[in-house]
Amino acid sequence: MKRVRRFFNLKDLGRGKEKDTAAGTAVSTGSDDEDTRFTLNVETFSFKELSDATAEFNDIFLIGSGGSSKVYEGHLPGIGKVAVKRLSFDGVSRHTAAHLQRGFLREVFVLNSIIRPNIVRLIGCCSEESERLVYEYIYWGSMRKRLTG
Ligand SMILES: Nc1ncnc2c1ncn2[C@@H]1O[C@H](COP(=O)(O)OP(=O)(O)OP(=O)(O)O)[C@@H](O)[C@H]1O
Repeated sequence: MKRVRRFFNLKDLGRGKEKDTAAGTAVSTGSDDEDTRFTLNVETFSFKELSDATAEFNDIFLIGSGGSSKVYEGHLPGIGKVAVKRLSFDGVSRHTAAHLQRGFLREVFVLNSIIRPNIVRLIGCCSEESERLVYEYIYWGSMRKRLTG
């Protein structure tokens, strides 16, 4: 595990074309305008580290799924229990996939900008496939479950 900053561009997200840079992980929120890029300063994990942490994204570690993602419980050496989010665009059109990717990036942008006790912390991203992110593990489950009992 190493801490590096990486460059992401929305149009490359999902195709493995993002690049490491010395300056930082600049994430574009949707256009080629330089001003829309921001630095993502998180840990970087290899695909193997995340795969090992989740027994190759085994369904027994699946803890939830959202509109565009699956979330797995994982265990990372030196960090402990984490939630590994994997985007999945199975069965959706390219247009819908692009829309979901933008929403995902907005989530990353917001979480990267905020550190608050009640907001889940983004710990890291995958150095090889940017659709995989690592979050602190929340023991209380989803807000919906908390609200509906
Ligand atoms: N950090 C986490 N710790 C523990 N469980 C989590 C964590 N993040 C997500 N989950 C579980 O995975 C489920 C799916 O989460 P995800 O963030 O992908 O989708 P969502 O926010 O519920 O929906 P959407 O994708 O539409 O925004 C959650 O409902 C929750 O049960």
